[in-house]
Amino acid sequence: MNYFVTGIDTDSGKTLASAILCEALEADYWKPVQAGLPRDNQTVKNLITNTTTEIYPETYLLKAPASPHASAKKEGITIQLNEFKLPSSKNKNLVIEGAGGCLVPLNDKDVVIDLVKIFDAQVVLVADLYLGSINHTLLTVEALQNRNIKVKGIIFNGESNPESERIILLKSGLKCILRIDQERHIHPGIVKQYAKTLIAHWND
Ligand SMILES: Nc1ncnc2c1ncn2[C@@H]1O[C@H](COP(=O)(O)OP(=O)(O)OP(=O)(O)O)[C@@H](O)[C@H]1O
Ligand SMILES: C[C@H](N)[C@H](N)CCCCCC(=O)O
Ligand SMILES: [Mg+2]
Repeated sequence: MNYFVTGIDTDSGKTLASAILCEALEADYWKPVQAGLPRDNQTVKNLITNTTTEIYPETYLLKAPASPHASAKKEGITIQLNEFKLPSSKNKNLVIEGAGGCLVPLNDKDVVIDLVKIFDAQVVLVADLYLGSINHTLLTVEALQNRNIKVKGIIFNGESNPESERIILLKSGLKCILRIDQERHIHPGIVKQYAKTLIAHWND
């Protein structure tokens, strides 16, 4: 299965969630479009400890930490959907991380979640719990549902906010597949611990 990790915004915790998913499922990892440093695939590599996960190179590795369409434009290139070739993964599962939120432009026409259909993936949505995140999460869910994209579930990230979580799950009809606390330091031990929790309920 291919899982596409999107978030309600940039910096929502997609890379951390992707590392946890890779560790839990012994899945391979791919970030098709990277805009700016550090490279998320390097972060994932540093956070996982299983020896099965393979990490594939980006299709577009862009310098500017900006929207991919803008970052590409700066380098005089246009991101083309037909350039994306799904890695031929030996593993059963592949985790694909988007860039920013789901309607972030790749070019003047296509947006990040257009990749979900091409890769025949299920979405894992990462929602961090800042004030304003209820609206951002429900807008994201609406955008996914309008495109008939299957969502495996939501990963809540950051300091717990039970009322926000309750209303998001009620209104979206989605389930929470993991809660990640606000951690003081992100390291492989933390990732392993969340991976165990995630896998214990993966097929619920
Ligand atoms: N639960 C958490 N506890 C502590 N730090 C966190 C937590 N979640 C994310 N972070 C930190 O916040 C920053 C942003 O997280 P992350 O890189 O996973 O976001 P992202 O959604 O992948 O961003 P991008 O759109 O750039 O890919 C990172 O430095 C990460 O280590
Ligand atoms: C640079 C950043 N870390 C991500 N790679 C790209 C975020 C794009 C956000 C675009 C936007 O929604 O305004
Ligand atoms: Mg990331």
